[in-house]
Amino acid sequence: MNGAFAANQPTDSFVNMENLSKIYPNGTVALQDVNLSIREGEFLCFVGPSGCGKSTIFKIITGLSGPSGGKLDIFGTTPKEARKQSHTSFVFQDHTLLPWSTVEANVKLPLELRGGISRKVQQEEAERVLELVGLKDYMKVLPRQLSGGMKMRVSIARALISRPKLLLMDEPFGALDEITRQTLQTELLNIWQQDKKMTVLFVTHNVFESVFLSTSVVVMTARPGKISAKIEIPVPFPRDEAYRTSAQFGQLVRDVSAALHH
Ligand SMILES: Nc1ncnc2c1ncn2[C@@H]1O[C@H](COP(=O)(O)OP(=O)(O)OP(=O)(O)O)[C@@H](O)[C@H]1O
Repeated sequence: MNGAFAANQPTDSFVNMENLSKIYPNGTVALQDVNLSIREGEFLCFVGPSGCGKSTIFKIITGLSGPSGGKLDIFGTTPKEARKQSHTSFVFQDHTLLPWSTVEANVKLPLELRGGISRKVQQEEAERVLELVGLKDYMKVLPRQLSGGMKMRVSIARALISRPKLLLMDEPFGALDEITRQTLQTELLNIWQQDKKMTVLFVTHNVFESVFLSTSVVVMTARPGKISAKIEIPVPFPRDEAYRTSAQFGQLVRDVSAALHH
């Protein structure tokens, strides 16, 4: 393992799920006995069939929904408190940008909503995150003038503006064409590499994507939703195009696929 990989090596255990369960009022057991310990700086991909509870886990982590049983500790506090302190941010498949607001205004929105942050700081932070996603020249543009990939970059910039400790991404690249998707995967890894402490939880239906991006792949099964395997991806960063076509990549894809169909 090289130095770059070591720099992003997880350090502390900072999200802990213990026997987490979720039963919806209609009786659906969405999660049963989910145990997962996530360390700071990890990049975890969640894969599993539709309905295995991936979104439910995300809702619980963000405090939007409470568990029916078990314990969830998120950097020493409750999910609701972590959200209040803007420690968690989301990116969804749908970019959810306000169509009538410029890129700049869309990106500043989380800081504006939080309140108490000067215009100067908002401006500096907007420039910082738009630079990170390569869109600094598009600040005054409206979302409709952007391609799908660019809209997703804006959505990522908006999530990063609050400097989250935990970034939750629910199939963010699912609607993009393959070339754009691969470009954004590489860009996302570069951004993550720059912030050694940011932990990323990323839902995808794409096994290739999970093996390219993550430090570990969490494989889930449905009815009831459970974690069936956690597969480490022991490949150094930065990961380049040669990795995508390597024998090691192919083997890891086969390992994850086998766990998925087990
Ligand atoms: N509010 C709800 N009330 C009742 N059942 C629900 C509710 N939300 C989700 N479910 C059920 O809980 C299970 C897990 O759903 P969840 O959306 O977490 O799965 P998922 O893995 O994210 O699915 P997908 O990959 O299709 O997005 C499913 O069977 C779903 O139908």
